[in-house]
Amino acid sequence: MTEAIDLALLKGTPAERETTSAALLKTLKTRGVAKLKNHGLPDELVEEMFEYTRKFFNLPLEDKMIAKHPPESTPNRGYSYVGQESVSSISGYEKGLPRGKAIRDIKESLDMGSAHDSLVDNIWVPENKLPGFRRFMEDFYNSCFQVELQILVALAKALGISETDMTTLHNKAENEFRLLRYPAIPAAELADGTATRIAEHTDFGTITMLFQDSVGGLQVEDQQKLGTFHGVECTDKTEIILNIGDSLQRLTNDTFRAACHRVTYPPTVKVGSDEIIPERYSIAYFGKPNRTASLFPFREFITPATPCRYDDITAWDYNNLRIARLFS
Ligand SMILES: O=C(O)CCC(=O)C(=O)O
Ligand SMILES: [Fe+2]
Repeated sequence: MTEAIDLALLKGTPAERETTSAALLKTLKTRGVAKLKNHGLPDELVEEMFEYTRKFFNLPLEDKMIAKHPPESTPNRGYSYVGQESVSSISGYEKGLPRGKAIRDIKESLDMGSAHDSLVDNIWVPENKLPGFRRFMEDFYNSCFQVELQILVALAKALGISETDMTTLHNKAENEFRLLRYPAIPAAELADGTATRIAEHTDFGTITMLFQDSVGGLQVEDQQKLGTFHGVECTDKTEIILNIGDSLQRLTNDTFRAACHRVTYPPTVKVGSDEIIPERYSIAYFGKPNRTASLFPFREFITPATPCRYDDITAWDYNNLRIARLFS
């Protein structure tokens, strides 16, 4: 994995801004993911985020179930217990592949959205179960949105499209935010391929900003050698791992390809051994277009050499198509 990109340079000289945007574009197009440092979220804030995440998942199951994710959801909100959601049903969606074989995800998660979402409320555990949690998460959500906008501006610049077009499409912060715990399990449980930590998939939104602890196991498909996955090791858990989602693939008419990723054995554990795979925590912020926005490709990407590949569909309709497959 290449060096982390210094996002503070987006506020530097014009030359620094240009070089940084270009580096982002190149890394995302070739590797599928980019690591970001100096992104503006203080280290202590990210550390606290992991601490709250750990505390949430360490609550008794009956407490977490007070905030239970409904059986179906548009959009995702609340706590999903181990086994409630498996993403293998959406593997290969944008590659046009048929539904893959069913693989169980051994993970639990808490999904949230904007505190000001007009469509749906967040689902919280009562304040006395985890004091300060709700307030912290709502603030963190807003801070991530600011970083998202900065990244979108940089990508627009590198792609040669209007920064305003890009930010206007995302200005409602109709995003999703997910805390994840992969419980400790014997490696043998993953040995026959019917279960994994999170199956191969692409994210639905525009960009995903991910934080992971130091356990490892995240892998991303090489954009130039499809079928080859590279490990994304954690060198510093305050770094953001950035990847492209399906909506940006559509908006850019395949100039960007959504990065397929999965979480499996960490490099320290031998496949099929009798070792225990340690628990792993991660935090994903899914930046998404406004629900009413069209995902029709930006005009700059439709040329005689690159005819339009996608229908005119709103972000909301597209999201629901994907979620329907996830829960069916
Ligand atoms: O846990 C991770 O590192 C990845 C999580 C993920 O890909 C997702 O929730 O969409
Ligand atoms: Fe993902």
